[in-house]
Amino acid sequence: MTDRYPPSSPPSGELQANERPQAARIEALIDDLAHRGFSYQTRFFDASLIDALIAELDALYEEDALSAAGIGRLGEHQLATRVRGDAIRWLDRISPAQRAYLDLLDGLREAINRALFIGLFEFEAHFARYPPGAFYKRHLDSFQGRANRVISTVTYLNRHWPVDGGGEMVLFEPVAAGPDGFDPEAPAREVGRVRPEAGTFVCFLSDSVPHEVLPTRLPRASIAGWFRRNASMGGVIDPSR
Ligand SMILES: O=C(O)CCC(=O)C(=O)O
Ligand SMILES: [Fe+2]
Repeated sequence: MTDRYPPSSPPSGELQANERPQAARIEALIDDLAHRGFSYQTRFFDASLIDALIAELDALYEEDALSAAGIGRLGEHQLATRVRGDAIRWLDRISPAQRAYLDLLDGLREAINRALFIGLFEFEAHFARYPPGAFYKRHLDSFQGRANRVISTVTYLNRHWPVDGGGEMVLFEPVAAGPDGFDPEAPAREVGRVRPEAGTFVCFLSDSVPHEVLPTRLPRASIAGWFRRNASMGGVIDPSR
């Protein structure tokens, strides 16, 4: 499991995956984030890295190394199963593929900080696997006032996702109100719908863009991650999970 992604460059044919150079992809992403609050692009990552991450999540699943996801920091698991049905594993830099992925996201973090003066401090991410029938109801990833998750990211790991595969991520018009103003049941205008195709990357403002995962028909693999602000206060380090 640990050494499937060679640290050397992938064969040049696989680099064709992205038509736009990386700098242009990052520039487009930052522009979207600043103006709309969200961004998504297909084939954002090199195919070889995506393949290595897919193989790693497959192996973790086979080894029974994923655990049921919670909601909130205390992991209220009973409530959680009615809201989300995925199983997760946090990335910990254990493999070349994880290190490559986290290094790329760290570069993105620095680019966003330079362009938008946000002061993103760190990145945390987990693999997620939704079994058939699973979903994640409409939610925000952080709440204003205690918003240490600033920008959410999702990278999809499903090759050849069929049009009727379900499992799309739906993005809704940003809300300004924070915890009291956000009602997950209220009507909301859809602003984007993303198929979880391998290599597609989505990011959005964690405290203002409601989103949901529609029920999936097939097993659905991804990496969800968050750029965080350092929210430690009074010498108490804010726990990340
Ligand atoms: O997998 C996705 O498309 C979104 C997952 C999500 O919203 C989350 O993990 O908070
Ligand atoms: Fe989310």
